[in-house]
Amino acid sequence: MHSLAAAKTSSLSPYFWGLGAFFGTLALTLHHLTAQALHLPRPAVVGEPASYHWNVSCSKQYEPFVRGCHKRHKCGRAVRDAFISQDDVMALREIAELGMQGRSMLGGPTIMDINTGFVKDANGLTNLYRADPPMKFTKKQFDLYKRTIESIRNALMEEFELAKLYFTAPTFITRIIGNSSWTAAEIHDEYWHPHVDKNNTFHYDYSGLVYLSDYGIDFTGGLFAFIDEKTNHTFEPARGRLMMFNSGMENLHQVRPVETGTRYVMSMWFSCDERKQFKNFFDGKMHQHFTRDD
Ligand SMILES: O=C(O)CCC(=O)C(=O)O
Ligand SMILES: [Fe+2]
Repeated sequence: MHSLAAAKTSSLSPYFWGLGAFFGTLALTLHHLTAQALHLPRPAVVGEPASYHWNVSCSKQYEPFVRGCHKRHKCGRAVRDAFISQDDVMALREIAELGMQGRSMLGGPTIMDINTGFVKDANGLTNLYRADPPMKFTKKQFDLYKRTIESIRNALMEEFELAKLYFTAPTFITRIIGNSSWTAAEIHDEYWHPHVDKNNTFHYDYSGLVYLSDYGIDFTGGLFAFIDEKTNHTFEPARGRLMMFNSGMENLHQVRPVETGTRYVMSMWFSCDERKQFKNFFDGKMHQHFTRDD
């Protein structure tokens, strides 16, 4: 009995050792693979409509859970290149420049929301539609802005297989000017901090960013990075590139400091909460209320 057990053990042990070594190597490989940082460069061919999708485990932040919009198991990140045309990129940049004219060019961020009219930089907060004379965007400009938002909403619904999704507020175009001698006067200007969008604004469920400038050409620094447990994944902003992700804790991220040049991004957020739907007004008036609050 004893010897049989010993014989069994000795004949099985090479098998177990082999299995152990196999799974050990597999675990190491998987660890290596998951720990390996992804870096997505600017598209090699401008205008090429490439797309990428990564799955991540959903956080448990999506309460109250909205069926057809929130997901328990399918959270992720996605990128689409050449999502908007180079002409639309230029026209959106023109909107940003018009709204931000006269604002600080010394460095740091300026944010503008053409829906509410607010513009904010280190010098303070003003409203485009309350200025004298009030800022007037053309119908063509408002239509482009609306169309871009609607196409981001549709792309998110397609990418994450959603039955409903509402455009919400606040949303911005952000211009960041890189200047090594600039220092932030207040914490709000320190745009590089790792953050979770939903922790800043609870009704945000999906984030959609359209880049309006090219990393390495229009500016240096300013990479976008997802910060995961084992590693960071970096993405080079590129004109017309759309970045989409769930806004919760599964997607902790940061914008790295812009070193030189000017970086533009249109940042839009979408909610599963119908009460937080922001009507896509864009009529040159100052709107501050969610549709249901009006
Ligand atoms: O500009 C970017 O790449 C990201 C901006 C961002 O994370 C935010 O506005 O919450
Ligand atoms: Fe963010």
